[in-house]
Amino acid sequence: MNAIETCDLTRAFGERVVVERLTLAAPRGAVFGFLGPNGAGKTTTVRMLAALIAPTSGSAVVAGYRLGEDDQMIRRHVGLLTESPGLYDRLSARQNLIFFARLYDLDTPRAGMQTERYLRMLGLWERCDDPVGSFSKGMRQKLAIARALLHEPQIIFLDEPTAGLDPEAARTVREFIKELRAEGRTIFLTTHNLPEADELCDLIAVFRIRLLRIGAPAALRAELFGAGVRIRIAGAAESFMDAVRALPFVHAAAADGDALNVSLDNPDEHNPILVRALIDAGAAIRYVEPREPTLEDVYLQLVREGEPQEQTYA
Ligand SMILES: Nc1ncnc2c1ncn2[C@@H]1O[C@H](COP(=O)(O)OP(=O)(O)OP(=O)(O)O)[C@@H](O)[C@H]1O
Repeated sequence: MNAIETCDLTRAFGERVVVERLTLAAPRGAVFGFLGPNGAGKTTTVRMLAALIAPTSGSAVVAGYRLGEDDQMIRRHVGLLTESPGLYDRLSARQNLIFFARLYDLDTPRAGMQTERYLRMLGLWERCDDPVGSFSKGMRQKLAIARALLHEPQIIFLDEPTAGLDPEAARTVREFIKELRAEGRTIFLTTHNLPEADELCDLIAVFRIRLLRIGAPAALRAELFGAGVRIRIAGAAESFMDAVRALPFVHAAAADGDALNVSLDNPDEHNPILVRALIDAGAAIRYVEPREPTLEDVYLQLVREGEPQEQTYA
């Protein structure tokens, strides 16, 4: 069962298409990573899926409700953390949350209970009566996350939840995201922090106006890079790049200081040939080790491949 399904979802601002024919499915209970460079259309997609702006064309079903037909129900069943959450600086953390809980139609006792629950869960209870204007960026971000959860949504859109947080605050937020998943909720996460996406996400979509690729992090690595080997040599690796690239089984090769990172089909068969070719070319080999590409490698490759031409909506 999918929490979110889209089909050819498209949004243009004037002539400019910023999301084009996006088709994807986010399974219920998964952390779904939505990655893409600045201006890729991620926030626009989130705003469409949270029924805040209408698509230009295409369709989506969110939490079982059809976008454009049941938008009120979608808004009730999703929680949204935006890049700039509006909190009231002069109100305390508790007053802020109670105010927003009432907007979600929670009655007074439940608004109080939910406020306490999330302030405690996010480690803000000690400061619950302090004005939000006195909070650090990390505390404000946690409060904004609490605000998105007060009505217990099954689907939570988190737009860059750890941006600008110190490592400890970012870790608290990541642990919290794992707790939400353990409760069976679906998290739609946009982030520029690729190790974070790798740690948290069950599925990752790489997106730049159009969907470039979708898959589990490990599957994306394998699909794009196949097997890899890292060879450390004495001296600069760059001068041996031609010898490596000339080998027919090499998919990609990059020099990184004294290391050559090489993607190839079959390490058992090809490593000995690669090593011999390097020795013949005069390389002094220090180490040969298996190489696991990072999600950053995968992401950069996909985003470069997906470099857009200027587009307009027809
Ligand atoms: N209301 C709007 N009117 C006109 N253009 C808009 C509007 N909202 C977004 N855009 C444009 O749509 C494009 C995608 O913006 P969006 O904020 O969705 O990207 P993003 O992937 O979230 O970027 P970032 O990672 O920088 O937050 C940008 O070129 C932006 O200028």
